Amino acid sequence: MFSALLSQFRLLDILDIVLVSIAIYYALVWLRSSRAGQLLKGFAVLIGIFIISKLADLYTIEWLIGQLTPMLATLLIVVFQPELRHGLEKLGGNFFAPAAKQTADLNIISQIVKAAEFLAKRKIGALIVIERNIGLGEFMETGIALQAEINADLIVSLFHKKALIHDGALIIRNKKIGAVSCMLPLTENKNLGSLGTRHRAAIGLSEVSDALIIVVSEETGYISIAENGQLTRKLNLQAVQTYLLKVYQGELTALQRNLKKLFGKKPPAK
Ligand SMILES: Nc1ncnc2c1ncn2[C@@H]1O[C@H](COP(=O)(O)OP(=O)(O)OP(=O)(O)O)[C@@H](O)[C@H]1O
Repeated sequence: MFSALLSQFRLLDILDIVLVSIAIYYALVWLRSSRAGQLLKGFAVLIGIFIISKLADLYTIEWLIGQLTPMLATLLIVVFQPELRHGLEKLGGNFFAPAAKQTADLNIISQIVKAAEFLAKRKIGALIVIERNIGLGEFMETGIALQAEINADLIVSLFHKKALIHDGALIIRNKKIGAVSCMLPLTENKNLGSLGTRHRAAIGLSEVSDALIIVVSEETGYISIAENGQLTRKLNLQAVQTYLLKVYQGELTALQRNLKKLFGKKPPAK
């Protein structure tokens, strides 16, 4: 029987299996990083009720769920519109972007690290976002546009408590400070303990984009980095530099980043 099966096996079947596996892999990554996991539990309950009502001949419940199903499909598209959009953007980015192969710019990296060191030592809260393949235009529009060279002193000044524009995030685009005072989306993750809004905004943006976000805590002076929905806390300057090298050299491929997200650790509570 096995040899009969083998004789019918075509090369195209391998492609078929590979494509389905990739689709399942991305669906799992998406489920883990979005609100879909929670919603799926709700659906599982509904399907459970539907099966029970069918088995027990509870016609009214069965009829009601049957009527609601088309509405739920529309509702799903509306509720997950941001995720679907970002998912498609990611797909386009992964296939068509030049794999984030940016030339390593050691000066930019050293300016950002220098700024993070200064801010952390003096406990000046900061959110520094580095845009990658997914455009952050909608978040930049919430702040003040700039076209400034990346310079440690400038970054520190922009986050200085006396600066009127110190609130919100600074976004780096194309090796320039593109905007400051930007509002980022807060994560809806309920398992973050007492983590404040600055850190939640960093995680939130990393869930809907491929940006790297550096957070300096005003309370503790700790430096953290959010990437792919994960927050890594209490980083030393060497670690920050390593993350930045990865961004500017495009060292991690999209697949590696997603694998890290799928099997990576949950962010620790504050
Ligand atoms: N959605 C957001 N987008 C960008 N920045 C935000 C957002 N929400 C809050 N912030 C920034 O975070 C600051 C408040 O930080 P908060 O103390 O609530 O968070 P935290 O994570 O505990 O940070 P810290 O450890 O620095 O105190 C705000 O003043 C603002 O600058």
